[in-house]
Amino acid sequence: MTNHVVLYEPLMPANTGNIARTCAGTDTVLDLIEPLGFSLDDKHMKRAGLDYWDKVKINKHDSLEDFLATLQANDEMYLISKFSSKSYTDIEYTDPTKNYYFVFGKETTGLPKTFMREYYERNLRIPMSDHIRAFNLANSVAIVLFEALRQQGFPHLEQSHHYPKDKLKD
Ligand SMILES: C[S@@+](CC[C@H](N)C(=O)[O-])C[C@H]1O[C@@H](n2cnc3c(N)ncnc32)[C@H](O)[C@@H]1O
Repeated sequence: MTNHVVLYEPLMPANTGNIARTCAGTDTVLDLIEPLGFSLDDKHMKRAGLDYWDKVKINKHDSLEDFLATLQANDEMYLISKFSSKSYTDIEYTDPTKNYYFVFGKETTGLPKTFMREYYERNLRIPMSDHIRAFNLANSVAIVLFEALRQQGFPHLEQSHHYPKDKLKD
């Protein structure tokens, strides 16, 4: 089982840098669908991702169609969209034979309407108030990814760590 975060045409380098850091910390693959609004050498993106870049497995795809063509029959794809009325918490992400793909839209216009309609049943909403238009992209990724990881028992992740200078114990 592998979790994938898929970013559709991300525009803001700091968001992708933050998401790359989250992927590095959770053994999650990052799939980037072009065009990107920045270069992978962008200093804001590098800074947001700190020195974790070599810890992230990144797949780049020339287009949404190219990305979809890489999916295998047993892969599970979900589109993360505020337009759905099904919550991301209503799904079980625990089948060990499957890879889970969570597709997020671009910061300005989200996911393409035709794509969302084609996979209507696979759209999932993060509940929110009507005080804002949407959550920040990097926060949306963390919210959904950690629900999947929680259900999966945080596979391969350390539940505790020995720190030489432990602020709880020293
Ligand atoms: C800043 S939002 C884009 C807002 C855009 N106006 C739209 O129509 O979706 C960037 C991405 O974050 C995710 N997102 C933000 N808020 C969300 C919510 N409440 N439910 C599900 N996804 C959300 C979606 O993947 C969205 O495409």
